[in-house]
Amino acid sequence: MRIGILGGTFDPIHLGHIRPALDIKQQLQLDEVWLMPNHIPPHKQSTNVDSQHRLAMVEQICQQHKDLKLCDIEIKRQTPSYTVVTLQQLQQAYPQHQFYFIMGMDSFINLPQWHLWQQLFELCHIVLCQRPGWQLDNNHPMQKVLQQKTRRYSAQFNISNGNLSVGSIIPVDTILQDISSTEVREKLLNHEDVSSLIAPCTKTYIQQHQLYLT
Ligand SMILES: Nc1ncnc2c1ncn2[C@@H]1O[C@H](COP(=O)(O)OP(=O)(O)OP(=O)(O)O)[C@@H](O)[C@H]1O
Ligand SMILES: O=C(O)c1ccc[n+]([C@@H]2O[C@H](COP(=O)([O-])O)[C@@H](O)[C@H]2O)c1
Repeated sequence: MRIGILGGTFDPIHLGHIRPALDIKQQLQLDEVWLMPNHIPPHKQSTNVDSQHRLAMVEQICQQHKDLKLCDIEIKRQTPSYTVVTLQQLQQAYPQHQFYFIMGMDSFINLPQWHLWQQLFELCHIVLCQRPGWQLDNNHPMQKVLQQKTRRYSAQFNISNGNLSVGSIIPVDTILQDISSTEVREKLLNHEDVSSLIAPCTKTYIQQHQLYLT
Protein backbone atom coordinates (compact mmCIF):
# COMPACT_ATOMS: atom_id res chain seq x y z
CA MET A 1 0.00 0.00 0.00
CA ARG A 2 0.99 3.64 -0.46
CA ILE A 3 1.05 5.24 3.00
CA GLY A 4 1.31 8.95 3.85
CA ILE A 5 2.83 9.71 7.24
CA LEU A 6 2.40 13.02 9.02
CA GLY A 7 4.75 13.09 11.98
CA GLY A 8 4.41 15.80 14.56
CA THR A 9 4.57 16.90 18.13
CA PHE A 10 0.83 17.66 17.91
CA ASP A 11 0.92 19.85 21.01
CA PRO A 12 -2.02 20.01 20.32
CA ILE A 13 -3.18 18.62 16.95
CA HIS A 14 -4.96 21.34 14.94
CA LEU A 15 -6.81 21.87 11.66
CA GLY A 16 -3.54 22.88 9.96
CA HIS A 17 -2.49 19.26 10.42
CA ILE A 18 -5.80 17.54 9.69
CA ARG A 19 -6.99 19.41 6.59
CA PRO A 20 -3.75 19.09 4.58
CA ALA A 21 -3.44 15.41 5.61
CA LEU A 22 -6.90 14.63 4.23
CA ASP A 23 -6.33 16.72 1.12
CA ILE A 24 -2.96 15.05 0.41
CA LYS A 25 -4.49 11.59 0.76
CA GLN A 26 -6.95 12.49 -1.99
CA GLN A 27 -4.55 14.35 -4.26
CA LEU A 28 -1.91 11.61 -4.16
CA GLN A 29 -4.46 8.79 -4.08
CA LEU A 30 -2.78 7.31 -1.02
CA ASP A 31 -4.28 4.22 0.58
CA GLU A 32 -3.94 5.61 4.10
CA VAL A 33 -2.47 8.54 5.99
CA TRP A 34 -0.91 7.77 9.36
CA LEU A 35 -0.69 10.46 12.03
CA MET A 36 2.45 9.80 14.03
CA PRO A 37 2.90 11.70 17.31
CA ASN A 38 6.47 11.79 18.49
CA HIS A 39 7.55 11.05 22.05
CA ILE A 40 10.82 12.96 22.32
CA PRO A 41 10.82 15.65 19.62
CA PRO A 42 14.40 15.98 18.37
CA HIS A 43 14.35 19.77 17.92
CA LYS A 44 12.00 21.01 20.62
CA GLN A 45 13.25 21.70 24.13
CA SER A 46 10.24 20.03 25.68
CA THR A 47 6.56 19.51 25.09
CA ASN A 48 3.79 21.41 26.85
CA VAL A 49 1.73 18.35 27.72
CA ASP A 50 2.93 14.78 28.04
CA SER A 51 2.93 12.18 25.31
CA GLN A 52 -0.16 10.34 26.55
CA HIS A 53 -2.31 13.49 26.17
CA ARG A 54 -0.87 14.29 22.73
CA LEU A 55 -1.45 10.68 21.69
CA ALA A 56 -5.03 10.67 23.01
CA MET A 57 -5.91 13.83 21.06
CA VAL A 58 -4.53 12.33 17.84
CA GLU A 59 -6.31 9.04 18.53
CA GLN A 60 -9.65 10.85 18.80
CA ILE A 61 -9.08 12.55 15.45
CA CYS A 62 -8.34 9.17 13.85
CA GLN A 63 -11.57 7.77 15.28
CA GLN A 64 -13.46 10.53 13.46
CA HIS A 65 -11.75 10.24 10.08
CA LYS A 66 -11.64 6.82 8.46
CA ASP A 67 -8.78 7.96 6.18
CA LEU A 68 -6.49 8.75 9.11
CA LYS A 69 -4.78 6.07 11.20
CA LEU A 70 -2.73 6.40 14.35
CA CYS A 71 0.89 5.28 14.23
CA ASP A 72 2.25 4.95 17.76
CA ILE A 73 5.70 3.61 16.92
CA GLU A 74 7.50 6.74 18.20
CA ILE A 75 5.41 7.07 21.35
CA LYS A 76 6.50 3.55 22.29
CA ARG A 77 10.20 4.29 21.75
CA GLN A 78 12.19 5.76 24.64
CA THR A 79 14.79 7.44 22.41
CA PRO A 80 14.54 10.72 20.42
CA SER A 81 12.02 10.49 17.63
CA TYR A 82 14.46 10.62 14.73
CA THR A 83 12.51 10.15 11.53
CA VAL A 84 15.22 8.14 9.78
CA VAL A 85 15.22 5.62 12.63
CA THR A 86 11.43 5.42 12.53
CA LEU A 87 11.29 4.90 8.78
CA GLN A 88 13.93 2.18 8.99
CA GLN A 89 11.79 0.40 11.56
CA LEU A 90 8.64 0.90 9.49
CA GLN A 91 10.31 -0.43 6.35
CA GLN A 92 11.34 -3.55 8.24
CA ALA A 93 7.91 -4.02 9.74
CA TYR A 94 6.03 -3.29 6.50
CA PRO A 95 8.28 -4.14 3.53
CA GLN A 96 5.19 -4.20 1.30
CA HIS A 97 4.37 -0.50 1.89
CA GLN A 98 5.66 2.62 0.14
CA PHE A 99 6.01 5.58 2.50
CA TYR A 100 5.27 9.23 1.72
CA PHE A 101 6.50 11.40 4.60
CA ILE A 102 4.49 14.64 4.74
CA MET A 103 6.04 17.84 6.05
CA GLY A 104 5.35 21.57 6.02
CA MET A 105 7.78 24.08 4.50
CA ASP A 106 9.09 25.01 7.98
CA SER A 107 10.29 21.45 8.47
CA PHE A 108 11.74 21.24 4.96
CA ILE A 109 13.76 24.44 5.43
CA ASN A 110 15.31 22.93 8.57
CA LEU A 111 15.82 19.45 7.11
CA PRO A 112 19.66 19.72 7.00
CA GLN A 113 19.57 19.82 10.81
CA TRP A 114 17.78 16.46 11.01
CA HIS A 115 19.60 13.30 12.05
CA LEU A 116 21.05 11.61 8.93
CA TRP A 117 18.60 13.61 6.81
CA GLN A 118 19.96 12.50 3.45
CA GLN A 119 19.02 8.90 4.27
CA LEU A 120 15.37 9.95 4.26
CA PHE A 121 15.54 9.83 0.48
CA GLU A 122 16.45 6.14 0.65
CA LEU A 123 13.45 5.38 2.84
CA CYS A 124 10.51 7.41 1.55
CA HIS A 125 9.22 10.10 -0.77
CA ILE A 126 8.79 13.51 0.86
CA VAL A 127 5.50 15.32 0.35
CA LEU A 128 6.05 19.04 0.73
CA CYS A 129 3.17 21.17 1.92
CA GLN A 130 3.20 24.98 1.83
CA ARG A 131 2.77 26.77 5.13
CA PRO A 132 1.93 30.48 5.54
CA GLY A 133 4.94 32.48 6.69
CA TRP A 134 7.48 29.96 5.38
CA GLN A 135 9.15 30.34 2.02
CA LEU A 136 12.32 28.85 0.62
CA ASP A 137 14.65 31.68 -0.46
CA ASN A 138 16.18 31.33 -3.92
CA ASN A 139 19.68 31.04 -2.46
CA HIS A 140 18.75 28.57 0.30
CA PRO A 141 20.83 25.34 0.14
CA MET A 142 17.62 23.24 0.07
CA GLN A 143 16.65 24.93 -3.21
CA LYS A 144 19.12 22.70 -5.07
CA VAL A 145 17.81 19.56 -3.36
CA LEU A 146 14.28 20.61 -4.24
CA GLN A 147 15.15 21.15 -7.89
CA GLN A 148 17.00 17.84 -8.17
CA LYS A 149 14.37 15.69 -6.51
CA THR A 150 11.03 17.29 -7.34
CA ARG A 151 8.55 15.07 -9.22
CA ARG A 152 5.04 16.39 -9.71
CA TYR A 153 2.35 13.86 -8.87
CA SER A 154 0.14 12.59 -11.67
CA ALA A 155 -1.79 9.41 -12.36
CA GLN A 156 1.37 8.17 -14.14
CA PHE A 157 3.62 9.13 -11.23
CA ASN A 158 5.03 5.66 -10.61
CA ILE A 159 5.72 5.01 -14.28
CA SER A 160 7.22 8.44 -15.06
CA ASN A 161 9.27 8.12 -11.89
CA GLY A 162 10.87 4.91 -13.13
CA ASN A 163 8.84 3.03 -10.49
CA LEU A 164 11.12 4.42 -7.78
CA SER A 165 9.43 3.89 -4.44
CA VAL A 166 11.62 6.40 -2.59
CA GLY A 167 13.68 9.51 -3.18
CA SER A 168 11.35 12.10 -4.69
CA ILE A 169 10.07 15.37 -3.32
CA ILE A 170 6.42 15.82 -4.24
CA PRO A 171 5.16 19.39 -3.80
CA VAL A 172 1.43 19.63 -3.15
CA ASP A 173 -0.96 22.56 -3.39
CA THR A 174 -3.28 22.43 -0.43
CA ILE A 175 -5.41 25.26 0.89
CA LEU A 176 -3.12 27.32 3.12
CA GLN A 177 -3.87 26.93 6.81
CA ASP A 178 -2.53 29.77 8.92
CA ILE A 179 -2.62 27.77 12.16
CA SER A 180 0.07 26.58 14.55
CA SER A 181 0.06 24.73 17.86
CA THR A 182 1.86 27.75 19.33
CA GLU A 183 -1.08 29.99 18.40
CA VAL A 184 -3.56 27.49 19.85
CA ARG A 185 -1.61 27.30 23.13
CA GLU A 186 -1.34 31.09 23.37
CA LYS A 187 -5.05 31.53 22.80
CA LEU A 188 -5.92 28.88 25.38
CA LEU A 189 -3.67 30.58 27.91
CA ASN A 190 -5.49 33.86 27.29
CA HIS A 191 -8.91 32.14 27.46
CA GLU A 192 -9.61 33.04 23.82
CA ASP A 193 -11.81 31.00 21.48
CA VAL A 194 -9.96 28.30 19.50
CA SER A 195 -12.99 26.78 17.75
CA SER A 196 -11.74 27.77 14.30
CA LEU A 197 -8.30 26.25 14.93
CA ILE A 198 -8.91 22.79 16.42
CA ALA A 199 -11.51 20.03 16.12
CA PRO A 200 -14.40 20.05 18.62
CA CYS A 201 -13.20 16.76 20.18
CA THR A 202 -9.75 18.27 20.78
CA LYS A 203 -11.31 21.33 22.39
CA THR A 204 -13.41 19.13 24.68
CA TYR A 205 -10.38 16.97 25.58
CA ILE A 206 -8.33 20.05 26.46
CA GLN A 207 -11.15 21.43 28.60
CA GLN A 208 -11.75 18.12 30.38
CA HIS A 209 -8.08 17.73 31.24
CA GLN A 210 -7.46 21.44 31.85
CA LEU A 211 -4.49 21.53 29.51
CA TYR A 212 -2.50 24.55 28.35
CA LEU A 213 -3.70 26.84 31.14
CA THR A 214 -0.27 27.67 32.53
N1 LIG B 1 -0.62 25.07 9.31
C1 LIG B 1 0.17 24.12 8.77
N2 LIG B 1 0.26 24.00 7.42
C2 LIG B 1 1.09 23.05 6.88
N3 LIG B 1 1.84 22.20 7.60
C3 LIG B 1 1.79 22.28 8.93
C4 LIG B 1 0.95 23.24 9.60
N4 LIG B 1 1.08 23.09 10.92
C5 LIG B 1 1.98 22.11 11.10
N5 LIG B 1 2.41 21.61 9.91
C6 LIG B 1 3.37 20.53 9.69
O1 LIG B 1 2.99 19.44 10.52
C7 LIG B 1 4.15 18.80 11.08
C8 LIG B 1 4.02 18.76 12.59
O2 LIG B 1 3.97 20.07 13.10
P1 LIG B 1 3.88 20.39 14.65
O3 LIG B 1 3.17 19.30 15.34
O4 LIG B 1 5.23 20.75 15.15
O5 LIG B 1 2.90 21.66 14.67
P2 LIG B 1 3.24 23.21 14.78
O6 LIG B 1 1.96 23.93 14.58
O7 LIG B 1 4.38 23.56 13.86
O8 LIG B 1 3.73 23.29 16.30
P3 LIG B 1 4.43 24.48 17.14
O9 LIG B 1 3.70 25.75 16.85
O10 LIG B 1 4.30 24.01 18.56
O11 LIG B 1 5.86 24.52 16.67
C9 LIG B 1 5.36 19.59 10.57
O12 LIG B 1 5.88 18.93 9.43
C10 LIG B 1 4.77 20.93 10.16
O13 LIG B 1 5.50 21.53 9.12
O1 LIG C 1 14.87 13.15 12.62
C1 LIG C 1 15.10 14.30 13.04
O2 LIG C 1 16.24 14.70 13.34
C2 LIG C 1 13.93 15.25 13.21
C3 LIG C 1 14.13 16.59 13.57
C4 LIG C 1 13.02 17.41 13.72
C5 LIG C 1 11.74 16.90 13.50
N1 LIG C 1 11.60 15.59 13.16
C6 LIG C 1 10.25 15.04 12.96
O3 LIG C 1 9.50 15.87 12.11
C7 LIG C 1 8.13 15.87 12.49
C8 LIG C 1 7.68 17.31 12.77
O4 LIG C 1 8.45 17.79 13.87
P1 LIG C 1 7.99 19.00 14.77
O5 LIG C 1 9.13 19.26 15.68
O6 LIG C 1 7.72 20.13 13.81
O7 LIG C 1 6.74 18.57 15.48
C9 LIG C 1 8.05 14.97 13.71
O8 LIG C 1 7.68 13.66 13.28
C10 LIG C 1 9.46 14.98 14.25
O9 LIG C 1 9.77 13.82 15.02
C11 LIG C 1 12.65 14.78 12.99
